[in-house]
Amino acid sequence: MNSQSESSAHSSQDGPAAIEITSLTFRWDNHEPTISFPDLSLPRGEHLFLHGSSGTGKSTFLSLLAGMLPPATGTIGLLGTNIHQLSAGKRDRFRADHIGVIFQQFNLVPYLTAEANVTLPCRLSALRRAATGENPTMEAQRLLTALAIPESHWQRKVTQLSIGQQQRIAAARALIGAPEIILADEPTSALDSENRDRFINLLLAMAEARNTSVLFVSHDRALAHHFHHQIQLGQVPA
Ligand SMILES: Nc1ncnc2c1ncn2[C@@H]1O[C@H](COP(=O)(O)OP(=O)(O)OP(=O)(O)O)[C@@H](O)[C@H]1O
Repeated sequence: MNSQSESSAHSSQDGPAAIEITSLTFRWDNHEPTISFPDLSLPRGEHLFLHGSSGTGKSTFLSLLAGMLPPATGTIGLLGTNIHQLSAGKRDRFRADHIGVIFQQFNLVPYLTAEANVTLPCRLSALRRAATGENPTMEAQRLLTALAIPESHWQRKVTQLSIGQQQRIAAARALIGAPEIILADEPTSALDSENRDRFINLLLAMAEARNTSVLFVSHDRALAHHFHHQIQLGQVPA
């Protein structure tokens, strides 16, 4: 991490950074102020906590990183690739191959079972399917077990599961096929503090085992101690 972050000491690794941000700005439209984002460089396998009060641009930042919004200025490098120089099709492929996402509302497919939601990224990416040893179902079941989803729930539709269970399904879906980067947007906002801490510990331990970098966004600074690094987004634009 660079000097703009408040980071703890942690070994960095060779090779391109998981996430490299330079001079990044974004503007929703001509009536909205420009949002500026801090430069950062997150090494592979390390975990970053991004906090900031409501309206500072946390969700916008994640959408830029996921390649869903184009920057006004600056560059976003993911694993050494400038994602906004890719064609739309290649950017979609890059996202499917290398990024797991956990959104606030989880974005699970309501008519699919828990297990089918978890294996979905392997249907969209041959790379992630290959990373499961060509057996996404077995890997999904391993993840569901590790995340304490009882076997009796694996074939249930996700709408028949509790919010906490749905959240863990979303985490398993992000982790399957060991993507290099996980982007998580306030995925713990519906949980009490005990379950929240348990979920984050579990997510980070599983990410650690896969050398996956996690960028976790929240307004709740009390979660920062779980992560190698933390960074704060600035003021709400006037
Ligand atoms: N679709 C949009 N169109 C126009 N402006 C938007 C849009 N989405 C967000 N904004 C504006 O961009 C700024 C940043 O919003 P963003 O949702 O990224 O903040 P946030 O830090 O994630 O907020 P919260 O913690 O409340 O979710 C805000 O001023 C918001 O009003």
